Amino acid sequence: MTIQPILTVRDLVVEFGAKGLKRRGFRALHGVSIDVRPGETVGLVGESGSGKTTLGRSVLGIGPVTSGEITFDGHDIGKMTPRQRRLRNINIQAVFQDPYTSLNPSMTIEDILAEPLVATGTMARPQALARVRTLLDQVALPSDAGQRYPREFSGGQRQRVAIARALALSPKLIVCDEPVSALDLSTQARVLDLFVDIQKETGVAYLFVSHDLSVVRHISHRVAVMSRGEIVEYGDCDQVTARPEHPYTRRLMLAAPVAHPIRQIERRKAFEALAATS
Ligand SMILES: Nc1ncnc2c1ncn2[C@@H]1O[C@H](COP(=O)(O)OP(=O)(O)OP(=O)(O)O)[C@@H](O)[C@H]1O
Repeated sequence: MTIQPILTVRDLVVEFGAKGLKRRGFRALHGVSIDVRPGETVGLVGESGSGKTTLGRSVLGIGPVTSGEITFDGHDIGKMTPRQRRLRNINIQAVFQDPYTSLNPSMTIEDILAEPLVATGTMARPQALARVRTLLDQVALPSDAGQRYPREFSGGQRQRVAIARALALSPKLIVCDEPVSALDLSTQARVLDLFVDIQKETGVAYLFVSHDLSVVRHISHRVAVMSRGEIVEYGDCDQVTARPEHPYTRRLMLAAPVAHPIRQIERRKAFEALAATS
Protein backbone atom coordinates (compact mmCIF):
# COMPACT_ATOMS: atom_id res chain seq x y z
CA MET A 1 0.00 0.00 0.00
CA THR A 2 1.44 3.40 -0.95
CA ILE A 3 1.26 6.11 1.68
CA GLN A 4 -0.17 9.36 0.33
CA PRO A 5 2.07 12.35 1.09
CA ILE A 6 0.71 14.97 3.47
CA LEU A 7 2.57 17.64 1.46
CA THR A 8 3.29 17.65 -2.26
CA VAL A 9 5.16 20.44 -4.02
CA ARG A 10 5.23 20.24 -7.82
CA ASP A 11 7.33 22.37 -10.19
CA LEU A 12 7.43 25.29 -7.78
CA VAL A 13 8.84 28.46 -9.30
CA VAL A 14 9.43 31.52 -7.11
CA GLU A 15 10.51 34.85 -8.54
CA PHE A 16 11.19 37.94 -6.48
CA GLY A 17 10.63 41.42 -7.86
CA ALA A 18 8.78 40.36 -11.03
CA LYS A 19 6.84 43.33 -12.44
CA GLY A 20 3.66 42.13 -14.16
CA LEU A 21 3.98 39.76 -17.07
CA LYS A 22 6.70 41.67 -18.86
CA ARG A 23 9.62 41.98 -16.41
CA ARG A 24 11.06 38.80 -14.96
CA GLY A 25 12.46 39.12 -11.46
CA PHE A 26 15.12 37.11 -9.68
CA ARG A 27 14.27 33.43 -9.89
CA ALA A 28 15.00 31.84 -6.50
CA LEU A 29 13.32 28.46 -7.21
CA HIS A 30 13.43 26.84 -10.65
CA GLY A 31 10.67 24.23 -10.59
CA VAL A 32 11.15 22.40 -7.28
CA SER A 33 9.25 19.15 -6.57
CA ILE A 34 9.25 17.45 -3.19
CA ASP A 35 6.86 15.51 -0.98
CA VAL A 36 6.58 14.74 2.72
CA ARG A 37 4.71 11.70 4.03
CA PRO A 38 2.74 11.64 7.28
CA GLY A 39 5.03 11.23 10.28
CA GLU A 40 8.31 11.55 8.38
CA THR A 41 11.09 14.10 8.35
CA VAL A 42 12.38 15.41 5.05
CA GLY A 43 15.62 17.32 5.52
CA LEU A 44 16.34 20.18 3.16
CA VAL A 45 20.03 20.90 2.99
CA GLY A 46 22.16 23.20 0.84
CA GLU A 47 24.51 26.14 1.02
CA SER A 48 23.41 29.67 1.85
CA GLY A 49 21.21 31.19 -0.85
CA SER A 50 20.23 27.84 -2.40
CA GLY A 51 16.51 28.49 -1.78
CA LYS A 52 15.70 26.42 1.32
CA THR A 53 13.98 29.20 3.26
CA THR A 54 12.14 30.36 0.13
CA LEU A 55 10.66 26.87 -0.28
CA GLY A 56 9.70 26.69 3.41
CA ARG A 57 8.03 30.11 3.30
CA SER A 58 5.99 29.22 0.20
CA VAL A 59 4.76 26.08 1.97
CA LEU A 60 3.85 28.18 5.03
CA GLY A 61 1.96 30.68 2.87
CA ILE A 62 4.21 33.59 3.87
CA GLY A 63 6.29 33.62 0.68
CA PRO A 64 5.33 34.01 -2.97
CA VAL A 65 4.38 31.26 -5.43
CA THR A 66 5.01 32.31 -9.03
CA SER A 67 3.89 29.01 -10.56
CA GLY A 68 3.57 25.35 -9.64
CA GLU A 69 1.42 23.51 -7.12
CA ILE A 70 1.48 22.99 -3.39
CA THR A 71 -0.97 20.39 -2.07
CA PHE A 72 -1.43 19.83 1.67
CA ASP A 73 -3.75 17.20 3.12
CA GLY A 74 -5.79 17.15 -0.12
CA HIS A 75 -6.05 20.97 -0.44
CA ASP A 76 -4.49 22.97 -3.25
CA ILE A 77 -2.88 25.66 -1.06
CA GLY A 78 -0.28 27.19 -3.38
CA LYS A 79 -2.36 30.21 -4.31
CA MET A 80 -4.46 30.49 -1.15
CA THR A 81 -4.30 33.74 0.81
CA PRO A 82 -3.63 33.49 4.57
CA ARG A 83 -7.36 34.15 5.15
CA GLN A 84 -8.38 31.33 2.78
CA ARG A 85 -5.96 29.02 4.59
CA ARG A 86 -7.52 29.95 7.95
CA LEU A 87 -11.07 29.41 6.66
CA ARG A 88 -10.13 25.94 5.41
CA ASN A 89 -8.27 25.05 8.63
CA ILE A 90 -4.95 24.61 6.87
CA ASN A 91 -2.77 23.85 9.85
CA ILE A 92 0.93 24.01 9.00
CA GLN A 93 3.08 25.39 11.81
CA ALA A 94 6.63 26.72 11.93
CA VAL A 95 9.67 26.80 14.18
CA PHE A 96 12.24 29.40 13.14
CA GLN A 97 15.91 29.89 13.81
CA ASP A 98 16.04 32.63 16.40
CA PRO A 99 14.52 31.73 19.76
CA TYR A 100 15.40 35.23 21.03
CA THR A 101 13.14 37.15 18.63
CA SER A 102 10.39 34.62 17.85
CA LEU A 103 8.65 34.90 21.26
CA ASN A 104 6.80 38.03 22.37
CA PRO A 105 8.90 39.33 25.33
CA SER A 106 5.94 40.99 27.06
CA MET A 107 3.82 37.81 27.27
CA THR A 108 4.16 34.98 29.78
CA ILE A 109 4.93 31.54 28.38
CA GLU A 110 1.40 30.48 29.35
CA ASP A 111 -0.12 33.29 27.28
CA ILE A 112 2.22 32.59 24.35
CA LEU A 113 1.09 28.96 24.29
CA ALA A 114 -2.60 29.60 24.96
CA GLU A 115 -2.88 32.35 22.33
CA PRO A 116 -3.17 30.16 19.17
CA LEU A 117 -5.75 27.95 20.89
CA VAL A 118 -7.93 30.84 22.05
CA ALA A 119 -7.43 33.07 18.96
CA THR A 120 -8.53 30.30 16.58
CA GLY A 121 -11.55 29.49 18.75
CA THR A 122 -10.22 25.96 19.27
CA MET A 123 -10.68 26.19 23.06
CA ALA A 124 -11.92 28.53 25.77
CA ARG A 125 -9.17 29.87 28.05
CA PRO A 126 -9.60 27.37 30.94
CA GLN A 127 -9.23 24.39 28.56
CA ALA A 128 -6.37 26.17 26.78
CA LEU A 129 -4.52 26.52 30.10
CA ALA A 130 -4.91 22.79 30.74
CA ARG A 131 -3.52 22.13 27.25
CA VAL A 132 -0.59 24.48 28.03
CA ARG A 133 0.38 22.24 30.97
CA THR A 134 0.40 19.20 28.65
CA LEU A 135 2.48 21.10 26.08
CA LEU A 136 5.06 22.17 28.70
CA ASP A 137 5.34 18.58 29.80
CA GLN A 138 5.72 17.41 26.19
CA VAL A 139 8.74 19.69 25.63
CA ALA A 140 10.19 18.84 29.09
CA LEU A 141 9.81 22.30 30.62
CA PRO A 142 8.79 22.61 34.30
CA SER A 143 5.11 23.25 34.97
CA ASP A 144 5.88 26.64 36.64
CA ALA A 145 7.44 27.83 33.33
CA GLY A 146 3.99 29.09 32.31
CA GLN A 147 4.10 32.04 34.71
CA ARG A 148 7.53 33.21 33.54
CA TYR A 149 8.69 35.40 30.62
CA PRO A 150 10.89 34.44 27.64
CA ARG A 151 13.85 36.48 28.99
CA GLU A 152 14.06 34.10 31.97
CA PHE A 153 14.97 31.15 29.72
CA SER A 154 18.08 30.00 27.87
CA GLY A 155 18.16 29.71 24.06
CA GLY A 156 17.47 25.97 24.19
CA GLN A 157 14.55 26.44 26.60
CA ARG A 158 13.09 29.22 24.44
CA GLN A 159 13.29 26.91 21.43
CA ARG A 160 11.34 24.34 23.49
CA VAL A 161 8.68 27.00 24.03
CA ALA A 162 8.64 27.72 20.27
CA ILE A 163 8.21 23.98 19.61
CA ALA A 164 5.37 23.80 22.17
CA ARG A 165 3.66 26.75 20.48
CA ALA A 166 3.98 25.02 17.09
CA LEU A 167 2.43 21.87 18.62
CA ALA A 168 -0.46 23.69 20.32
CA LEU A 169 -2.90 23.22 17.42
CA SER A 170 -1.79 19.59 16.79
CA PRO A 171 -0.51 20.18 13.24
CA LYS A 172 0.24 17.35 10.81
CA LEU A 173 3.23 19.28 9.44
CA ILE A 174 5.79 21.66 10.95
CA VAL A 175 8.25 23.59 8.79
CA CYS A 176 11.43 23.91 10.83
CA ASP A 177 13.79 26.55 9.43
CA GLU A 178 17.26 26.19 10.97
CA PRO A 179 15.67 25.57 14.41
CA VAL A 180 18.92 24.56 16.12
CA SER A 181 21.45 26.77 14.31
CA ALA A 182 21.50 29.40 17.05
CA LEU A 183 22.15 26.83 19.80
CA ASP A 184 25.42 25.41 21.13
CA LEU A 185 26.29 21.85 20.12
CA SER A 186 25.09 19.98 23.22
CA THR A 187 21.82 21.96 23.29
CA GLN A 188 21.41 21.24 19.56
CA ALA A 189 21.58 17.51 20.25
CA ARG A 190 18.98 17.70 23.03
CA VAL A 191 16.56 19.80 20.96
CA LEU A 192 16.99 17.46 17.96
CA ASP A 193 16.19 14.49 20.23
CA LEU A 194 13.10 16.36 21.39
CA PHE A 195 11.95 16.79 17.77
CA VAL A 196 12.38 13.03 17.26
CA ASP A 197 10.53 12.11 20.49
CA ILE A 198 7.63 14.43 19.66
CA GLN A 199 7.33 12.91 16.20
CA LYS A 200 7.17 9.40 17.68
CA GLU A 201 4.50 10.56 20.13
CA THR A 202 2.31 12.65 17.80
CA GLY A 203 3.03 11.46 14.25
CA VAL A 204 3.76 15.02 13.09
CA ALA A 205 5.80 15.40 9.88
CA TYR A 206 8.69 17.86 9.52
CA LEU A 207 10.10 19.72 6.56
CA PHE A 208 13.42 20.42 8.21
CA VAL A 209 15.63 23.14 6.72
CA SER A 210 19.29 23.27 7.68
CA HIS A 211 22.61 24.22 6.13
CA ASP A 212 24.23 21.64 8.42
CA LEU A 213 24.44 18.15 6.97
CA SER A 214 25.18 16.52 10.33
CA VAL A 215 21.97 17.99 11.78
CA VAL A 216 19.92 16.83 8.80
CA ARG A 217 21.50 13.37 8.93
CA HIS A 218 20.59 13.07 12.61
CA ILE A 219 16.90 13.78 12.14
CA SER A 220 15.79 12.96 8.57
CA HIS A 221 14.21 9.93 6.95
CA ARG A 222 14.73 11.46 3.51
CA VAL A 223 16.98 14.28 2.38
CA ALA A 224 16.69 16.78 -0.47
CA VAL A 225 19.85 18.62 -1.46
CA MET A 226 19.36 22.09 -2.91
CA SER A 227 21.72 24.10 -5.07
CA ARG A 228 20.91 27.36 -6.84
CA GLY A 229 17.17 27.01 -6.57
CA GLU A 230 17.00 23.37 -7.66
CA ILE A 231 16.88 20.01 -5.92
CA VAL A 232 19.94 18.18 -7.20
CA GLU A 233 19.59 15.01 -5.12
CA TYR A 234 16.67 13.54 -3.21
CA GLY A 235 16.33 10.19 -1.52
CA ASP A 236 16.65 8.12 1.64
CA CYS A 237 18.88 9.76 4.23
CA ASP A 238 21.36 6.86 4.31
CA GLN A 239 21.60 6.76 0.53
CA VAL A 240 22.14 10.50 0.09
CA THR A 241 24.58 10.95 2.97
CA ALA A 242 26.57 7.70 2.67
CA ARG A 243 26.52 7.25 -1.11
CA PRO A 244 25.84 10.67 -2.62
CA GLU A 245 25.48 10.64 -6.39
CA HIS A 246 25.56 14.31 -7.27
CA PRO A 247 28.95 16.11 -7.25
CA TYR A 248 27.41 18.98 -5.30
CA THR A 249 26.29 16.62 -2.50
CA ARG A 250 29.78 15.12 -2.41
CA ARG A 251 31.27 18.59 -2.02
CA LEU A 252 28.78 19.34 0.76
CA MET A 253 29.79 16.11 2.51
CA LEU A 254 33.48 16.92 2.21
CA ALA A 255 32.89 20.38 3.60
CA ALA A 256 31.08 19.05 6.68
CA PRO A 257 33.56 18.68 9.55
CA VAL A 258 33.78 15.44 11.54
CA ALA A 259 35.14 15.26 15.06
CA HIS A 260 38.05 12.91 14.36
CA PRO A 261 40.83 14.09 12.00
CA ILE A 262 41.75 10.55 10.84
CA ARG A 263 38.12 9.81 10.04
CA GLN A 264 38.02 13.09 8.12
CA ILE A 265 41.03 12.01 6.00
CA GLU A 266 39.57 8.51 5.43
CA ARG A 267 36.26 9.96 4.41
CA ARG A 268 37.84 12.45 2.03
CA LYS A 269 39.81 9.60 0.35
CA ALA A 270 36.66 7.50 0.07
CA PHE A 271 34.74 10.29 -1.57
CA GLU A 272 37.59 11.13 -3.93
CA ALA A 273 37.69 7.46 -4.98
CA LEU A 274 33.92 7.54 -5.44
CA ALA A 275 34.17 10.71 -7.52
CA ALA A 276 36.89 9.19 -9.71
CA THR A 277 34.79 6.14 -10.55
CA SER A 278 31.57 7.98 -11.39
N1 LIG B 1 12.36 38.73 -0.43
C1 LIG B 1 13.35 38.51 -1.30
N2 LIG B 1 13.60 39.39 -2.30
C2 LIG B 1 14.59 39.15 -3.20
N3 LIG B 1 15.39 38.07 -3.18
C3 LIG B 1 15.21 37.18 -2.19
C4 LIG B 1 14.18 37.35 -1.20
N4 LIG B 1 14.23 36.29 -0.36
C5 LIG B 1 15.24 35.50 -0.79
N5 LIG B 1 15.83 36.03 -1.89
C6 LIG B 1 16.94 35.44 -2.66
O1 LIG B 1 16.58 34.13 -3.01
C7 LIG B 1 17.72 33.26 -2.93
C8 LIG B 1 17.40 32.10 -2.00
O2 LIG B 1 17.32 32.60 -0.66
P1 LIG B 1 16.95 31.69 0.58
O3 LIG B 1 16.88 32.56 1.79
O4 LIG B 1 15.76 30.88 0.24
O5 LIG B 1 18.22 30.72 0.65
P2 LIG B 1 18.65 29.72 1.82
O6 LIG B 1 19.12 28.49 1.14
O7 LIG B 1 17.55 29.59 2.79
O8 LIG B 1 19.87 30.50 2.45
P3 LIG B 1 20.29 30.66 3.99
O9 LIG B 1 20.75 29.30 4.44
O10 LIG B 1 21.40 31.67 3.97
O11 LIG B 1 19.07 31.15 4.72
C9 LIG B 1 18.89 34.13 -2.46
O12 LIG B 1 19.63 34.52 -3.59
C10 LIG B 1 18.21 35.30 -1.81
O13 LIG B 1 19.01 36.48 -1.91
